[in-house]
Amino acid sequence: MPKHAIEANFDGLVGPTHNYAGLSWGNVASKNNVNEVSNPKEAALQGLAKMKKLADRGYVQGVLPPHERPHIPTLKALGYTGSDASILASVGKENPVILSAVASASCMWTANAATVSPSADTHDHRVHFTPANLSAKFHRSIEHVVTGRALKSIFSDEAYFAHHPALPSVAQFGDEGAANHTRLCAGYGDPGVELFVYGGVAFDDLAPGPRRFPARQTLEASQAIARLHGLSDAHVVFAQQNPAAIDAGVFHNDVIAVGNGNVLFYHQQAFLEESRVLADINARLAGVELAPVRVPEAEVPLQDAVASYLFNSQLLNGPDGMLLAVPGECREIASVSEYLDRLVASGGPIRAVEVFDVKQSMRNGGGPACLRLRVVLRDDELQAMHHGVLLTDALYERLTTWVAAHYRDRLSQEDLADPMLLDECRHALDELTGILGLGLIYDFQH
Ligand SMILES: N=C(N)NCCC[C@H](NC(=O)CCC(=O)O)C(=O)O
Repeated sequence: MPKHAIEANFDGLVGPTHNYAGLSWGNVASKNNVNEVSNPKEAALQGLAKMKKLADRGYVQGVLPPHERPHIPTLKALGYTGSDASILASVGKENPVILSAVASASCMWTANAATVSPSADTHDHRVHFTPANLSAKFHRSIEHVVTGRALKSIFSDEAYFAHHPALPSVAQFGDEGAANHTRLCAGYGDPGVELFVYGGVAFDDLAPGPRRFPARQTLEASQAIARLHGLSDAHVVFAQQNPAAIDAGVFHNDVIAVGNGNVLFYHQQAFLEESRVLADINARLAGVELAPVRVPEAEVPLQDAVASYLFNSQLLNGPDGMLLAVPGECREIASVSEYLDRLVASGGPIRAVEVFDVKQSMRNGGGPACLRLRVVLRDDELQAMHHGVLLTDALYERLTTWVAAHYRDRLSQEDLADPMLLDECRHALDELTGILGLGLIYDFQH
């Protein structure tokens, strides 16, 4: 008899160094907004407002903390020496791109924090976590250590939760976490089908792949995660992303598809072998039929999907059918806005659309779905996790006050070398670990 379970969403709290450095080749928004002046305070408040709205609707909403940035230990590992201030001055002068990379607040996109398999799917009936190595981008490859510490601190009871280290940090095992992983199921507590979507095959020179932009996730990485999490072959599907979509700016699968329950909402161009993928999911799905919601190119051209981030939406169970939580940009692009109106009127599984303003994050290519990590939890697992990170009215008030006290409202690339910014960041994070009750997770606290 399957136990009752819910889906909790853990959003990344945007860090005090949120900036536009153009670090992600293949991510169109990141490149288009390079050198813009960012507003970290507004970014963090936009993220918190999204979390609050969803928590108010009854969804279990958690918070994952930002990381220490600029990350001085990485700069030391790259040969910079001296005081923190002199390290920042040298790298800012000699290698501003490296400074931007170690200052990025990119851990806010927690869809890339880890891959999570619910206990109903795993061999030992524990929830399994593997932080993503994010080896495709230097600025993101330094995230997994602190991500792993935060996840271990929140989900610490080994009777319920299993933590694996990130995969080897090389391109062949490039792993982008939940952004390339979707779970289809009848109820959350039932065994589901875990759909792993990869961009390329590392050890097969003849396999198809994108030509213009990099494929960040490999089949080999996806297979390794499935093995580590003890998923049975009968409940796993591997699917290749359409290389043409990657070349059009779909750097993660969650920019072109999102699933929830038995619904897979996706663009016609998402998968290389669309009908095989659907058939494989259907063959493995127990107790329910897959309900594909396929968006044709004729209704929403791929480039509009990428520009609006239509598919980077949160698809959530509602009291009355599913809710699609979309970024504001979806209402600014006519083809997408009109499509959404037709979708809701169609009588299909998606019954409502709600718009969220996450513009600060969107300018770096991060929509509502990038900002959250989904963790399916049975009632006893929810009880067993650390509750200090779950958003209540009081925590929301506490965090908005904390942001107001510590964050700047403008940040340029030049500001990243300012030693005061590092101090502000450490000070803020030290207080935050206290607010969230996380213990000492940062290098500067050790
Ligand atoms: N689709 C999901 N799940 N996540 C979006 C991640 C956006 C992130 N952008 C950046 O890292 C840009 C940072 C900069 O350019 O300053 C990335 O490309 O990895």
